[in-house]
Amino acid sequence: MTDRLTIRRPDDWHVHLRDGAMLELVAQHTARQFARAIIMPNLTPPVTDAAAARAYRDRILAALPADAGFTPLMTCYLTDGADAEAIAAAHAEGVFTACKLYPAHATTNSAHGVTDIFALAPVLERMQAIGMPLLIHGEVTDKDIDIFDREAVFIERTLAKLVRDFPALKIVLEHITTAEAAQYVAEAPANVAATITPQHLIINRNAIFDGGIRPHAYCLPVAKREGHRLAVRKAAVSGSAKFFLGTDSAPHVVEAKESSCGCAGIFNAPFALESYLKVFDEEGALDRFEAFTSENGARFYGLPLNEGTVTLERVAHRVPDRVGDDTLSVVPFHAGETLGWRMVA
Ligand SMILES: NC(=O)N[C@@H](CC(=O)O)C(=O)O
Ligand SMILES: [Zn+2]
Ligand SMILES: [Zn+2]
Repeated sequence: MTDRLTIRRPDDWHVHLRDGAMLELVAQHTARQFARAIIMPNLTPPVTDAAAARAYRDRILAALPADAGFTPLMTCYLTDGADAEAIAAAHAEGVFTACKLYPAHATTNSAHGVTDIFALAPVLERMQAIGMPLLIHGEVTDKDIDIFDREAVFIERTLAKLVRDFPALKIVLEHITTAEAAQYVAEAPANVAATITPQHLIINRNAIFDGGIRPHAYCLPVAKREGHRLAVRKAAVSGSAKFFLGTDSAPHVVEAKESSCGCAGIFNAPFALESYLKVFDEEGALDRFEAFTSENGARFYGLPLNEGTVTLERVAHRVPDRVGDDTLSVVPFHAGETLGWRMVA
């Protein structure tokens, strides 16, 4: 039995670091485990231009020790007014790594999201020409569509057409949750990939209703039935270069989660690698862990692999009930549970 695993330093290709006091609380957890991370732009107001992205990147770096060795990769929140020229210029300067598409009203802070993605054709064409990835929260927002079907319907109605119209555009379908998404991405051309979160590998929708309503198991896209979890797990450990790590760590203060209208989002940053490793271990796929955590994403984005390593050991430890203090407190994924692996260096 393997009890110690050393891998190339990994990257998180989808994380919400928030701002202000929350940023101060959570950034260290991501920076401890990951060399780089794709920073989601859904602040209020969202990060839609280079000046805002530069300022946000500076706030992230200021929230970390000088020797953190962490690189935030910034993203542009697409709106109906997105400008191809400005986005391409910010990409050329190294300010924006990618653009993020939130269908309007699909998820947390997406009120300014895009109402018709095909109206942004000039932006998408430009992104395609310069090799800039489009990151998609892939859910339709039509209230007539059952919430558990919103991802599959998005693939059918929107993603398939995007891939046809922009055949060379790099597209990441973020936080996939369904068998349909896993299959679509696996069969799509090489320029279409997907991120997978720890929670969608570990919980199914029963976790949200386990003996009562469980707000800390609620995120978007919402966890699906067991067959979907198994399909997503299979994709993650398959060894396919199209699937890579993206935690979607999305902290909300405990009061915002435990509410009559609780926010969507799971804060998994403190033990993200341990969560993923539990899955790869259970699936007998330890030999495929490093590609998923530290290679596939970088290669897809066309970025160099990281130098350095991290080491995880097989040691049982209990995940705390809360992270933070009385003024700002977040419930982490796995709160109160015992995990079997721990990052030690
Ligand atoms: N995943 C979530 O449930 N929430 C994210 C937004 C998102 O990634 O959709 C958030 O910002 O809180
Ligand atoms: Zn999302
Ligand atoms: Zn997210």
